[in-house]
Amino acid sequence: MTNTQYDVVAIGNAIVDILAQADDAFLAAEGMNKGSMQLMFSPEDADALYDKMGPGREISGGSAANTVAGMAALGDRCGFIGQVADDQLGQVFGHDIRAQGVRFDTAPRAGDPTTARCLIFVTPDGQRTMNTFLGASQFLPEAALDRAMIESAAILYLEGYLWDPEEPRAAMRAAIDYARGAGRKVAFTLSDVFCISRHGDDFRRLLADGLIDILFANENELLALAQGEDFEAAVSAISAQVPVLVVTRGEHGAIAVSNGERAEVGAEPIERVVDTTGAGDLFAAGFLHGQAKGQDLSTSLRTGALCAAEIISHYGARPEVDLKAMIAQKLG
Ligand SMILES: OC[C@H]1O[C@H](O)[C@H](O)[C@@H]1O
Repeated sequence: MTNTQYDVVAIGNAIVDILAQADDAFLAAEGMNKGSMQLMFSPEDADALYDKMGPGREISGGSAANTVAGMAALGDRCGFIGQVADDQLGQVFGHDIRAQGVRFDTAPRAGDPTTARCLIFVTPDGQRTMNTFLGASQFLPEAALDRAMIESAAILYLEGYLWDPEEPRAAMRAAIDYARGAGRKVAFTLSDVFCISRHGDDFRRLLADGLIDILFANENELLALAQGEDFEAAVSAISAQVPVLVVTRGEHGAIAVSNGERAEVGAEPIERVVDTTGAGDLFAAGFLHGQAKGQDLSTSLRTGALCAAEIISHYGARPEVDLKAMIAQKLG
């Protein structure tokens, strides 16, 4: 196997988030399922919902993009592949991810639709409820893959959200072949229960075919994938099919299981949960950073917990502190 030029290359939705405060009554009136992500299928729907938002904060997002931005902030070598449009939000997304130190070369797509945006309503308890207009991101073609970059990354990281639209799904399947052909690892995040309701059979097949090396899930996603209701039974069933399983459990911390070894970490205490957007993404950043550095499961989990704690202490899913210095100070 040749040397790597990247620790992680991710493929994901290229999204700019717009975050605003809202209360539970607003979510109920709009028929939103608190804590979930739902898709908006037309720009008109996105505009109509935006009109109802309070004052917003625009911050680049996208699940896998947040993860590589976090890893770059930890000092890792990262690349990102995702589709923006040739418009202002696309420029903002590209600027932010490159400014964080992530290589991002995917050419913008001309014409409609616009760059993806996610309208995020944050309730006083810090919970985030997301409404995504996927725009250009759902048209990521296989031709946009930088094969050499994928083959030279230790880990290819994929987000379940992007399994929904057809073109990126085909691109991700090709990327898995490139990565595995080069002897690299593939990491996958299940993203949301709705992704499993729509594509659970695909995800189970990827595991059965031995194509995933590191799987990230939260508790509900794990249960949906295992098609069961018992957490421990689901952990046993899924961990038997993947070399590394990571399950985040919100305020109850997280577990990782690898080759029969199990490690657990508690959630890092913080003064106030401001906004949970990106908590799982930054947990994945910390965990993958640990794995990239050859650290054990417990240290990788702890790094994930610390990064997640930082991200939920402010609005938005991109780090606001020097994560590398923070981890060095906390873990030595
Ligand atoms: O995981 C959080 C991310 O999911 C959505 O894709 C938003 O862009 C947000 O940044």
